[in-house]
Amino acid sequence: MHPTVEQVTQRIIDRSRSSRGDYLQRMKAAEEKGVHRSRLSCGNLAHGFAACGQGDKQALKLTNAVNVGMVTAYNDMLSAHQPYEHYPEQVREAVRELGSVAQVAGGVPAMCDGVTQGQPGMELSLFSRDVIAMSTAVALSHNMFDAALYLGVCDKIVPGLLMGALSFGHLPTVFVPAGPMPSGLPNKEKARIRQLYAEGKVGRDALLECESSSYHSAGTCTFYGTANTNQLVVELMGLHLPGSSFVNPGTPLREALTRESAQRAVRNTAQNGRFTPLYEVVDEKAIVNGLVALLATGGSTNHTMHLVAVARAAGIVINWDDFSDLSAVVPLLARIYPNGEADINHFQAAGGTAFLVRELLAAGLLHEDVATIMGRGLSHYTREPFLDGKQLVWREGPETSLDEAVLRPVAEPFSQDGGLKVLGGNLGRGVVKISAVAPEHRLVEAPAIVFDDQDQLAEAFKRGELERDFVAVVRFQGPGAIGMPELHKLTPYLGTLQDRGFKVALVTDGRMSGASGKVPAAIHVWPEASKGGALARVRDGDIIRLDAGAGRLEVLVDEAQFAARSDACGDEVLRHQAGMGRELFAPLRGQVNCAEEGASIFFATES
Ligand SMILES: O=C(O)C(=O)C[C@H](O)[C@H](O)COP(=O)(O)O
Ligand code: SF4
Repeated sequence: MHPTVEQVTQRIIDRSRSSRGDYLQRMKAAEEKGVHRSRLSCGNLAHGFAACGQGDKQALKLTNAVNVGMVTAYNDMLSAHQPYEHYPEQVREAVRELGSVAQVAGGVPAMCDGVTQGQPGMELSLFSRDVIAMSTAVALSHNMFDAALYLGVCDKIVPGLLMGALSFGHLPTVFVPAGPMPSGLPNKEKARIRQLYAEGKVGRDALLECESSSYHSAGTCTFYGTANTNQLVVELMGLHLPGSSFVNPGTPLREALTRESAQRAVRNTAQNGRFTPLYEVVDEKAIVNGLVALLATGGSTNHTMHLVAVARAAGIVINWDDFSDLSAVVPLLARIYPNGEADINHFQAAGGTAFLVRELLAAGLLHEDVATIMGRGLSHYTREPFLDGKQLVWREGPETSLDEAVLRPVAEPFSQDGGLKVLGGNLGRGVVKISAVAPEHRLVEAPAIVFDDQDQLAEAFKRGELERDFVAVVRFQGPGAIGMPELHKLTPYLGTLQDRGFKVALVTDGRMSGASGKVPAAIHVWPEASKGGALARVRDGDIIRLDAGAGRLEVLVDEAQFAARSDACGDEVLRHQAGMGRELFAPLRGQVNCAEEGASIFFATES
C-alpha cells in the first residue's frame, strides 16, 4: 500500500474509534438472526403484505423467503432517474426466481440540479440530501425486509440514500445504477454556445437547441458532475455490481445487470448463508477507496461534503486534510468534461472502472482487503460485465487504456496529483478543484468585487462593468444563510471574461456544480458570511489572492484594520428564505453544520 494511503486510513480509524464503535454496536443490535418481519405482529404483517399477490403473500408468511425492500428515487424530472419507472417489476420478477419477494419500501424525493440551476429551487438542493436520508428511514422502518436495494443516481440522491441506508446498515444492500444517456452535443460545444448567449451573440432559440441536443434522452447527463461521480465512488466502495455504473439504459446488458443486482441482494442474506450487511462494506477502508476514486478522476467538489456526511453516517470522521493529503499522492487518471473534452461514455469505452481499479490497486492506492457485495476483495472490480448470449458474465477489463486522451495508467497520469486543494488563510477554509483549471489561471491576485447575490454579478456583466481583472466574492450563500446553492450559472459569464484575457476568480461560501470547471473557484468557504465569517468583512477593491497551487486564500488588508471592520448585514438573504417552499426549510438552515463537516443537519458541529 502507498504509505500516505496507509497513514490517512490509520488516522481516520484512530479518529473514528469511539464513534465507529458506537455505530457498530447499534448495527449489531439491529441484526436479526431470523427474518425481520418475524418481529411484527400479525396485524402489522397483514398490512405489510395485504396488497401482494397470493404467491408473494404465501412466501412472506414463511420465514425462509427473503423480502427485498426497494427504495426508489424514480421521477420524470431527472433524465437519470426516469429509467427507474419500471425497475420494480424487473426486480420482483428476478427475486421470485429465487423464491423471494421484493416490495417498494418507499420513494424518496429527487431534485434535478440541472432543472433548478440558477433558480430558487437550487436553495433546497443540498438540504434535499438529508431529507432523502430521512425518507429512506421512513421507507425501511416498516421493518419487513431482509435486504435493501437503492435506486438512485444523481447529485444529492445517492449520498442521501447511502446516509439513510447506513442507519439500516444491518441489511445486505445493493445500489442499482441506471446508466448514462448516449452522447449528444459535446459538453465543450454546449459551454461555447452558452458563452455566446451570455455575450448576447446568439438567441434563446439557438441556446435551447444546443441544450436539448446535449440533454436529449433518458439516462444520466454525460458530463463528469456529481451524478457520475456518485456512480464511480459507490462502485469503488463495492456497492454496485462491477462495471455496472456506466452501461446505457434500455440495453439488454443494463436489464441483465438490474436483475443480477436484485438477485445479489437476495444471495447476500443470512438465509442464503452469505450475510453481507452494509456496515461491513462501508468501513474506513471503503471510505478511503471512495476518496481515492474521487481524486483519481477529478470528481465533483460536492463530495468534499457528501463523503464527509456519508462517513459520519457510518460512524467515521473524515475532514478536508484527509482529502488534501490523499490528493497530493493520487494521480489524475481520467479527463472527462469539465476536466477534458470526453464524456462518461468515452470513459467507459476507454476501459472504465475496471481499468481504473486495476491501475490504482497495482499502485497500492486502493485497499484491496475490503468487503464488497461480490464478496471480499476489491479485485472483483477489475472485471467488466458482458452478455454471452443471454448469460451475464464478467471478464477481466482491458490491461491498457483504449483511449489515452481519456484514461491513463498510473505510470503516465494527466497530473501527478488529484487536483483538489484545500485552501487556508485569513478568509477561512475552502476547497478548489484545479483539475479543470489551466495552470496559468491557478494564481489570481486582483481587486475584489463583492456580491451578496449571484444575480448581481450577472447584471454587472450585462452592464459591461466586469471587463477587468477581479475576484468575484459572492457571499451569504452558505448553508445557514440560503441553503448553499450551486452558483454554476456564473460559469458562462466568468468563462467569457477569462477567455477575453482577464484574470478572474470566484470566492464563495456557496457551491459550484460538479460540472463547473475552467474558472478558479474557492468554494465552500467557512465560517460562512452569515455566521461571522471573514467574507462578510470584504469590501470592493480589497486585494484578494487565490493561490490554488499553494492552497492559500487571503485578503491583503492590514490585519487590525480588517478585524475592526463591521460585518456586512447580508439583508439580501431575507428574500431567499421564503417562496418555492424555502420557508419550510428554515429549521434546516438553523441546524446545519459547516461545509467541512458535511453541511448536514444530522451531526453536531465540532468546529
Ligand atoms: O454535477 C453537479 O453537481 C451538478 O449539479 C450538475 C448539474 O446537474 C448542472 O446544473 C447541470 O449542468 P448544466 O446543464 O451545465 O447546468
Ligand atoms: S446529472 Fe444533474 S442535470 Fe442530469 S439528470 Fe442528474 S441531476 Fe439532473
